[in-house]
Amino acid sequence: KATMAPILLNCMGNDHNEYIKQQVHVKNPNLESMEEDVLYHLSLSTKTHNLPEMFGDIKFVCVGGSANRMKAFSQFIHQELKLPGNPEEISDICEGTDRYCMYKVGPVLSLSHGMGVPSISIMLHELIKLLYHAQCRDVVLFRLGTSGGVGLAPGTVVVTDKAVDYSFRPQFEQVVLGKVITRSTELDKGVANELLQCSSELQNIPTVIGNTMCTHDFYEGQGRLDGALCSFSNEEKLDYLKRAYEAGVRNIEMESTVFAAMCYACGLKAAVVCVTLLNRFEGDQITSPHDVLVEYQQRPQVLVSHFIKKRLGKAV
Ligand SMILES: O=P(O)(O)O[C@H]1O[C@H](CO)[C@@H](O)[C@H]1O
Ligand SMILES: O=c1cc[nH]c(=O)[nH]1
Repeated sequence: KATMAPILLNCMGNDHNEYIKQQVHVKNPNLESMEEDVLYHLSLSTKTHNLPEMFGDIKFVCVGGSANRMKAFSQFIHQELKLPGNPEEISDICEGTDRYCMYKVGPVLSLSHGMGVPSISIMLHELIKLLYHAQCRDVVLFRLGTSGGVGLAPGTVVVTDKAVDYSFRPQFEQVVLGKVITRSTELDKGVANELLQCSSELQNIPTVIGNTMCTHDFYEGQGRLDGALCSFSNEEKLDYLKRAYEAGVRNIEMESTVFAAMCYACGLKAAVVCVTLLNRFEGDQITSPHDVLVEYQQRPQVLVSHFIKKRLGKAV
């Protein structure tokens, strides 16, 4: 039942505070009185599935835009953690819907979120409720993505310091009942620094910490000259990218601010780890060969897998 409270094994003093801190919080009193919570786009429900039994041991959640990438990541992490069973046989928990895909490999959950803020935000509402209903504790979330680089060599991994909007502000604006609500996009500095440390222990994963700009469009919204519409000059584009660079922006993608804002509001530690596919000062079209792009996309996966293995004491 949605209202079931976790059993407190140790309810004393600081231990209790620590316990509460590590829980997943939902900021919605209405959930308390609901008989059933249907996670419609994940094809799961509190009545039809035993969520604590299915998901209670999750410690790491990795999300990314593409369904194939997140399936490949689940198979990769299965091998990396040396878990029993055939990685080829990992099945999609959300196969009842074609909106998102979800794979569970030991303590790691891998989910796709589609492109853009509305798509990831629907997934995150249901994912965070899932973690809450499952009584998960100590969970870290990662977005493993691709992005356009701002003054970086293609293939560089950017671990986000601040997720910023089109005006380089570290905030996310959501329209609620016709009014704009602004939420903080703070990410976990400790996890970001741990990821940077992990990159120094790996070969061929050039990594920087920098700000990530989140836009609501891939073309005009990211200052591209090659969309079906273009309302500005090359000089105006370069001036915008220069101002972004000066504000600490090192890459541009389309989900980081809402991801950071929702995780922060619900007490979840989170990091955004995106590889750059091109340097936007040098062009707009993504022209690298397919195999090069596939290898670039694997870099955030290799980095986060190393982080997970270290946390689990499985890194060699
Ligand atoms: O590679 P993913 O995770 O989809 O992320 C980036 O790629 C998509 C655009 O091509 C946007 O969703 C952007 O955020
Ligand atoms: O330039 C890019 C590349 C990938 N994803 C984006 O959002 N922008």
